[in-house]
Amino acid sequence: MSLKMSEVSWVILKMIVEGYGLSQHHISDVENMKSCSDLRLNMYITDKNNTENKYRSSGHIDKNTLTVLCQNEVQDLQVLSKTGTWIDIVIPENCFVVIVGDALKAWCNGRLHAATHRVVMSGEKERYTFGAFVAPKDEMKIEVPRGLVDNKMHPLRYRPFNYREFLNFFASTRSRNLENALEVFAGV
Ligand SMILES: O=C(O)CCC(=O)C(=O)O
Ligand SMILES: [Fe+2]
Repeated sequence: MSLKMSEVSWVILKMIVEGYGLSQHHISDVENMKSCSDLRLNMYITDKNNTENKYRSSGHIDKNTLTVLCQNEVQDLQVLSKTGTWIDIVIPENCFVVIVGDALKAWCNGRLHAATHRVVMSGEKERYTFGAFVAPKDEMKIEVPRGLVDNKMHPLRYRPFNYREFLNFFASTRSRNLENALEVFAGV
């Protein structure tokens, strides 16, 4: 499974380079964007004696490049729409959900949206997810390719930055609850 998830993330990253018509040397950029990956199994349970207060994770934006998730049949993932409404995500059986993180959003000059998401348990059955958290190496410099910047529709949105410094910034107590950590840290 993890091999398939890694293949999915690689195909998506190459499609981004090709889809935006970037020159082939940017393939090595996106290769670096996936050079550090973690796998994690998550289990969410509800307290059957306390049906009023079901489990709810806090809404967050992933900081990495991409998150590829598969789940059991319990559909409890939500994303926040741009108008501020939480939307239930229905993941068909045998499918993955792919979530864009801040590192990829920054690299592609904000052209891909890093959605705020959360888990809200609605029933009593446990939810399991298995996730591949695809990330750059800490020392990677994330820099928008010139081909993704123009003066009209797509002016430069993010200065070049070091991924580790961004993580440190996010982890600092001052910024921990910032929803727009990327904009504050690297926005121009
Ligand atoms: O398990 C899920 O459905 C979401 C997990 C998640 O958002 C995360 O680990 O960042
Ligand atoms: Fe997440």
